[in-house]
Amino acid sequence: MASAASILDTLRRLRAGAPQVAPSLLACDFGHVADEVRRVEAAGATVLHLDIMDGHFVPNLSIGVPVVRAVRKLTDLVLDVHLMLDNPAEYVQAFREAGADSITVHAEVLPDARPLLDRIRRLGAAAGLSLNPPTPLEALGPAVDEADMILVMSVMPGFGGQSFDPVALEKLAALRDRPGRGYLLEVDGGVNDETAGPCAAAGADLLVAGTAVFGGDDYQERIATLNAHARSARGGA
Ligand SMILES: O=C(CO)[C@@H](O)[C@H](O)COP(=O)(O)O
Ligand SMILES: [Fe+2]
Repeated sequence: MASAASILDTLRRLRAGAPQVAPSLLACDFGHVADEVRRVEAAGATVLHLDIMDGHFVPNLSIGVPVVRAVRKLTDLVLDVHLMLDNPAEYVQAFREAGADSITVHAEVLPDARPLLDRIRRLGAAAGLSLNPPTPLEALGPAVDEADMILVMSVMPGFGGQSFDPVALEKLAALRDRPGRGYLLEVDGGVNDETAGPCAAAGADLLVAGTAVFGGDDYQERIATLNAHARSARGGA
C-alpha cells in the first residue's frame, strides 16, 4: 500500500502537471472488472475513481470495501475513493485498509469536516472534501484549507451518465482563485468531449469520467481525447 508521503507527492505532481482524466469504474462492465481495470491502466490512466454509495446519502447502491480490496490487488493506479455515505467516519479506516489512496467525503453530512479529514490523513491517505451542485462553497467552511483535494460535483451524485451542471464551473474557478490554496481540484459528473475543456479552463486538475471512457470501445482513444481537450483548454499542447 502506498505511503501518505508518496500519495501526497503524486497529488502534487498531478496539480503541477497537465489536467487529466480519472476513469470512474461505476461505468465499467462489472462482469469483467479485472479486465476493465487493466484496460484503463494500459490506456494511460494514472488515477482510478471508485464510487461508494449507501442508498441513503444517494438513492443508489454501488460497490463496497471488498471490491476496493480486489481492485487494489490488480493495479498500482492511484485509487481515488469517493464516499457517498451518510456516515463516512464509520468506514474510512476500512477503505484505507482495503487500499484507498485518497478518500473523499461530502460536506453535506459534515458540519465541520476538519476532524475527519485529519483522521483520513493520519490513516495515510489523501483527504478529499466534496460538495453537490446545490451546496454553496461556504458549506466547506474552514475545512477548505485542510483538504488535499476538493471534489466539485457537476451532477447530483448517485448515478453515472447524467448531464453536466455548469454551476460546477463557477465553483471550480472560485476555488482555483483562492489565494494560497493547497488542494488539488477535481470535478465529477457529466465530463465528456464537450465539458472536459471548460472544466480544465476553470481549474480542474483531475476530471472524473465514467461514461465518456467506458462507454467507448477504445479506452486509449477516449482517455487521450479527453486529456487533449483538457490540456488545450489549459493552453497546453
Ligand atoms: O460520483 C459519481 C456519480 O455519483 C460519478 O463518479 C459518476 O460515476 C460519473 O459518471 P459519468 O457522469 O462520468 O458517467
Ligand atoms: Fe464519483
